[in-house]
Amino acid sequence: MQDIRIAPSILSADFARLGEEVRDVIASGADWIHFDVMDNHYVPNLTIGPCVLKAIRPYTEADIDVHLMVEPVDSLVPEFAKAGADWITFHVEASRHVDRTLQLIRDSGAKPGLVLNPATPVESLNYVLDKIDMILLMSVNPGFGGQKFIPGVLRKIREVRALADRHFEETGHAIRVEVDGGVKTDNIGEIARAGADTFVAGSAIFGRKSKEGYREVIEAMRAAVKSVQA
Ligand SMILES: O=C(CO)[C@H](O)[C@H](O)COP(=O)(O)O
Ligand SMILES: [Fe+2]
Repeated sequence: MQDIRIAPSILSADFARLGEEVRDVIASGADWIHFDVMDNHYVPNLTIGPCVLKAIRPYTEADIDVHLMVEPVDSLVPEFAKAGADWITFHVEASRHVDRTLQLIRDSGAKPGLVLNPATPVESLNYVLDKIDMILLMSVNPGFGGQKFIPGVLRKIREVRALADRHFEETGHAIRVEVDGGVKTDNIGEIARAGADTFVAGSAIFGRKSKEGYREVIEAMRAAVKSVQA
C-alpha cells in the first residue's frame, strides 16, 4: 500500500476565489487538488476546463488530479496536460478505445487513471493494469458534489485492492486506489480499511469555509485513516 493522499475536490470551493482556495487547502494539510471536469453530456452538469486549470496552476506545486467526466475524452487530454495536470483519469464508458486513451495520457506527460462508476464491473480493468497508475472508484454516481456514499462500493474497493496488490507482486508496478464521492470524517476509516489509499473529499472539506475548518477536517481524516492502518 502506498502513502495516503487526501485530495480536496475544488468542485465545492468558492469559485470566485479559486486560486486562494487551492493555496489555503494545501496550506491546511491537503496533499493533492482534485479537479472535476463535467461536460453536460457524459454527466448532467457543467464545470471547468483547461483555462481554469492553467489559472490555478501557479497557486500550488501539489499534484493536480484531473477527473474527466467528459465524452469524448481524447481531444481534451493534451489540453489538460499542457495546462498542468499531473494525473488524468477518465471513465471507461466515455472512451471508445480505452487503451488508446491511456497511452495518449502517458504520451502527453501525465499519469493515467481509469474511473469505474458504482455499477461498472471490476473486469473493465482487465488487460490495462500495466497502463494505469491509479484506479478511481466512484462511490456516488458522477455529476454532483454533496451526494451520499454508496456503501456497496466498499466490497468493490476490497476487490480492487486485492487486484492492485496482486499486480504489484507480479510486476512491481504500484497502482493507487482512489475513492471519490461522499467521503467524510465518519466513513473514511472504513474506506481505508477496505483498501483505498487516495481519498477525494469536496463538501466535507470546503463546507467548513475557513482555513482552520479545512485543517480540522483534513487532520481528522488523516487520523481516522492512520488508526485503521496501525
Ligand atoms: O467527481 C465528483 C462528482 O462527480 C466529485 O469529485 C465528488 O462528488 C466530490 O464531492 P463530495 O466529496 O462532496 O461528494
Ligand atoms: Fe471527482
